[in-house]
Amino acid sequence: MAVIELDHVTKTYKSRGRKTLANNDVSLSVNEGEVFGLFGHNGAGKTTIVNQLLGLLRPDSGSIMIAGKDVVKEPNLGRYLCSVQPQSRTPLGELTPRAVTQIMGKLRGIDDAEVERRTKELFGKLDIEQWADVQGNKLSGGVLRLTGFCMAAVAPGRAVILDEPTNDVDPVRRRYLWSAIRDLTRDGTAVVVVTHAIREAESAVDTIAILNEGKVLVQGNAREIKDRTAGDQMKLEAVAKAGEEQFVKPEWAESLKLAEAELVLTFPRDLATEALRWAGEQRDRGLVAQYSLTEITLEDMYIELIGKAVDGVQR
Ligand SMILES: Nc1ncnc2c1ncn2[C@@H]1O[C@H](COP(=O)(O)OP(=O)(O)OP(=O)(O)O)[C@@H](O)[C@H]1O
Repeated sequence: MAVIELDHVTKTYKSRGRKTLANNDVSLSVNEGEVFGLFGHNGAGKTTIVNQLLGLLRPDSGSIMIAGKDVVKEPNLGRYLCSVQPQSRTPLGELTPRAVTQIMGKLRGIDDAEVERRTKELFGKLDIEQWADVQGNKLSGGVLRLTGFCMAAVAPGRAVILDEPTNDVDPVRRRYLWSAIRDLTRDGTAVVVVTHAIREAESAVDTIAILNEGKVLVQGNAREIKDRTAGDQMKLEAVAKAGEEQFVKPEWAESLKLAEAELVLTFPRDLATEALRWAGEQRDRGLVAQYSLTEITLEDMYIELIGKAVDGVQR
């Protein structure tokens, strides 16, 4: 069942006589128990969607329903039905992570014992207990960001919206964070993650939408979109030790690109043996250093789709 439904939402900003079409006929749907990745370039319109979900902005046209409630008609319901981690770091001043997380839990209406239990659970899961009682103005950016997540997760609404939750967070705690994000879905909460970290989001999201210039370029199950776009392709990545003139695209390859010493060839999956043999030969000739054969990633697919969209506009 859909928790979030945007139907033909259009939003234009007007400032100093200039109009910016931030969301152009956007329709999106996020189901119960789903982690939904919202991707797009800077200025694609992601935060504008978030602010409309929270009732902080009103669309020019279109409807926004959360858990069956019309948040365009009743904007305050957006903040009640969704808990949010904003893009900006949470400024705590002299308050501690434990204090702000507990305040947020109580504001969202859960009882003291449950607030305490959830706070302990989240801090343990993210391994930030050692900073739980340190004043916010003495904390690192990563811990502040994780505290922002705990504030959104302590008493989740029907949907939790996380705007760039992994920024500033170290690689180990990023893993803990993605696991905590998945935990949120267990009782049916829908989670929307706005992020540029597509590579690491790949294993954590169920469905995605890619925004380009305010429009939805593609939307649906992440795996299916990847299979549709990448087909049965794989890629060979290698560190090039020679210039472009030394590399000629082999006939088994569909593409060969060299940029900043990174050599990437794509090829059909059933030609992996040829690709490996070729890579070994290049290494023996001293033209490449280490190499690896990998699946096409969601990030590769994102770059390809955005590239096609830009080409389409330029043509
Ligand atoms: N208050 C505003 N007034 C005028 N234009 C705005 C305002 N807020 C955003 N915009 C413009 O609307 C467009 C969409 O902005 P938005 O912040 O939604 O993008 P985004 O996808 O969240 O970007 P980022 O990834 O950089 O955070 C951009 O062109 C931006 O410059």
